[in-house]
Amino acid sequence: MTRAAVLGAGSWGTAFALVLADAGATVGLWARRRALAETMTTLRENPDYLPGIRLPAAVSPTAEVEAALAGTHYVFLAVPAQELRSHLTRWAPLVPADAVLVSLAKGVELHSGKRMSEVIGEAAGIGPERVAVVTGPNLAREVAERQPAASVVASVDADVVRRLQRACHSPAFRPYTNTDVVGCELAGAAKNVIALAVGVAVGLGFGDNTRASLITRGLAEVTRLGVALGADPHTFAGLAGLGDVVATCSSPLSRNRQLGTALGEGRTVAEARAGSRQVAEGVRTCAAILELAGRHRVDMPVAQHVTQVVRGELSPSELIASLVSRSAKPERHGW
Ligand SMILES: NC(=O)c1ccc[n+]([C@@H]2O[C@H](COP(=O)([O-])OP(=O)(O)OC[C@H]3O[C@@H](n4cnc5c(N)ncnc54)[C@H](O)[C@@H]3O)[C@@H](O)[C@H]2O)c1
Ligand SMILES: O=P(O)(O)OC[C@H](O)CO
Repeated sequence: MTRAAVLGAGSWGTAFALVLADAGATVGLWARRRALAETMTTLRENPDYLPGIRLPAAVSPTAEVEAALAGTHYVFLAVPAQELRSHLTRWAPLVPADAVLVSLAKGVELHSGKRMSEVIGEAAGIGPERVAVVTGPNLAREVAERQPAASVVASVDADVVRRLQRACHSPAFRPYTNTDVVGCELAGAAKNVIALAVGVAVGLGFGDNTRASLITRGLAEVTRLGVALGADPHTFAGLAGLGDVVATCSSPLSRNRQLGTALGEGRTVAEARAGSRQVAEGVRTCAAILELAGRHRVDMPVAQHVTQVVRGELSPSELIASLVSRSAKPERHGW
């Protein structure tokens, strides 16, 4: 019997706990707020993030991270990307010595430019063979409703990734293995930035031509960055890249697309975030990806323009106008 911990009881942490339970694991689901852990234990649902979705008996909510981690084979990290290092540094001494640590977060760490798997390795003091990521077209609500979905499980260690694939393969959730961790993580993080741009277009009233153009050019630039970092370009045409960009940019469920839409409609980031308990990772990851691109001398105009809009340096309408008025180029330049 696989025993797993999911650390972070937001939308995705809770939904992935269901995936693991449906795949036959027992799951300790850690919630940052004790009140939420207690409510989930009595109500058998997460009213703050996934109301109406019943928690299976195999999922045990707790506010005690020790209880969630005890005896686990896998530790799934479902806190926001920019909070991962601080939390995992505290949790590391409590993680079982042979557990595999799996990132469910989609982001690049600000200032360090590190991917989540790199942050995990540093914070937990473990090698890449004990680190994996799950990333793909996985809007939490639809996954929690057991709508069919595919995803990617990635690790440098092929055996680890096959075992992880088995641990999270449920009747409705179909994981594919990939050993290109760099490409999978960059794709998963960058799609949130592309979704902000598409949201801006939606908020400005632009239609599918504009959105499709932003998606395609956004994928082209993150592929350039990925290749510069040693990723397989094909990864960006797969579930972690194209698949997730299509899901995220098409769905009103996407927090990143929602926030971009609010910006396009004239609200500020603060106004768009007000009242929400949820995270739109692209808001902070855009600058992190731009810093990374600068270090590797990769041109990423979508990420650059999104970062300028988030910082209030460029208006949403200027984002579109500026991207369209860039100098003419071959479609495939730089990779
Ligand atoms: N929601 C989805 O559909 C989805 C799907 C796939 C991946 N993800 C990724 O999963 C990760 C977790 O996001 P989510 O969607 O589950 O969360 P969420 O947006 O639903 O809720 C925010 C979560 O972050 C926690 N949080 C807020 N501030 C915190 C802090 N300072 N320290 C620790 N925790 C804090 C909250 O307690 C809550 O658990 C993100 O990187 C996200 O991109 C989300
Ligand atoms: O709501 P978003 O924009 O964080 O996207 C959710 C998932 O990452 C979609 O795969």
